[in-house]
Amino acid sequence: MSENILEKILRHKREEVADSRKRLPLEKLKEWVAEVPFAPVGFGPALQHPGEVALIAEVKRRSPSRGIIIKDFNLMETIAAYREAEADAVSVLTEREFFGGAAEYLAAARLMTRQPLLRKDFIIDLYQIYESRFLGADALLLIAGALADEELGEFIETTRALGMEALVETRTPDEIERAIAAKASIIGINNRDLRSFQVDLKTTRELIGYINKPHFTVVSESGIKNRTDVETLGSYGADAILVGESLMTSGDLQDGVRRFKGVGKAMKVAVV
Ligand SMILES: O=P(O)(O)OC[C@@H](O)[C@@H](O)c1c[nH]c2ccccc12
Repeated sequence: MSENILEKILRHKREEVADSRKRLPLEKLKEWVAEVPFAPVGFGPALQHPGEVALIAEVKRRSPSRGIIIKDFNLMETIAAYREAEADAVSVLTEREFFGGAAEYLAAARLMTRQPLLRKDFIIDLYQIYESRFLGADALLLIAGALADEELGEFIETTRALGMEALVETRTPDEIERAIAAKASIIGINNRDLRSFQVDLKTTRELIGYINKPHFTVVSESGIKNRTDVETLGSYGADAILVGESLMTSGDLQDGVRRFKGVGKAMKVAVV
């Protein structure tokens, strides 16, 4: 069988990290991280609004499924707009080869805003966790399907030890179980299948049932087009949504953010 896109990205990532380790050894990076004079801000708390779906606005230039998303991309303008329109958190894609991102985008975002920042990349090595902290991230994405059980647990632990939080992305009931076993507290449900690029918001409806809601924060990711979609996801009980493409192509970024904010979510039902 031919290699799927996720496998291809992960293979590229391994080469990239091996390169970074040569340029700046982990021990050195750890020393640098220890000198960072400020603590991360709370990403998890920013996603928990009583009765309202929180918005994570994503900085996304390109994707394997859509190609170029925005032609006249302006990083600083994008971050400034997300800040002015008060997105609850900002996700910055730092993957270069497939998503047109850059590590510098995250560092720039850190200079521009105090909103919680999520590093969106393909994390397959502890090295990248230290790197994320050094770039100013408050949280990072861990894709359950890209990590072995022990890695997932170890990566979540290291992320927390550095004061950050992990958003653990899942696609199946099995991955949710693994995320919970690895002590994740923020669980992402990706509506897009990274292998086929198919998007279906019902993925959130189906998978949220496997999560004992009061103990976790649930983020519905990908393919969210409009306010009606947010209402739908809110009714399923999602605490937050992660939106990239629809915001980047909205024409007016601030207006776009406002369109996705302030939607009600279903009450949590405590399972005794
Ligand atoms: O642009 P969209 O459809 O709104 O999706 C945003 C985000 O969910 C998507 O970029 C994403 C979800 N998981 C990922 C993992 C890696 C890279 C990107 C992603």
